[in-house]
Amino acid sequence: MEDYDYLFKIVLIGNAGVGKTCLVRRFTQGLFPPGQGATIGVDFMIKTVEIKGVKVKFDWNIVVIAYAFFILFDLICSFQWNKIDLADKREVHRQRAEEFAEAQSMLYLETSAKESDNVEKLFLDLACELIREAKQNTLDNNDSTPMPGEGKNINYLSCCSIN
Ligand SMILES: Nc1nc2c(ncn2[C@@H]2O[C@H](COP(=O)(O)OP(=O)(O)OP(=O)(O)O)[C@@H](O)[C@H]2O)c(=O)[nH]1
Repeated sequence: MEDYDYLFKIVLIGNAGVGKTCLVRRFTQGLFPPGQGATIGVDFMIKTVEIKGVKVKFDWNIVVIAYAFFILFDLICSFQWNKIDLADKREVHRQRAEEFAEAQSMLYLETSAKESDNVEKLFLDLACELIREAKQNTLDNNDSTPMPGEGKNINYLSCCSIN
């Protein structure tokens, strides 16, 4: 029997090389892997965290292409995904990204897997939001107890700021 209160399955999608694997490795392992190889198809990672006494297990699927709950792009990448690895070459302006996220009813946060900026915040905020939604779902469905992690999907638009 696994020891957690909620199991949340997180899907990250984004073009090859935007930093999906590094972001999750930073959170799960606390490191920024040098020479991170390209993901072939789908990668899986897990981590359990405790938030105010509630144990949350994250189960990530990292998908190189296609459908999504969580979209990652990098700031030096334009929306056409042209990567230039210099901070002063930033092409995606925060305001534009925020407006896009808001129009899609998504949360937005800029992170750096390399510097560990906002990585914990990203996933812990996400966990809090998912717990809130799961609890709300329980209240809305008094006579049917939801499965752990069952509830509304949370969409998150994130990008790694390059340092
Ligand atoms: N400077 C900087 N580089 C980063 C950051 N995150 C990832 N990178 C680099 O970007 C490259 C791609 O990172 P990955 O995490 O493998 O990207 P991915 O999106 O998982 O790529 P695929 O597996 O091909 O889909 C690597 O060379 C990383 O070192 C970051 O926050 N800052």
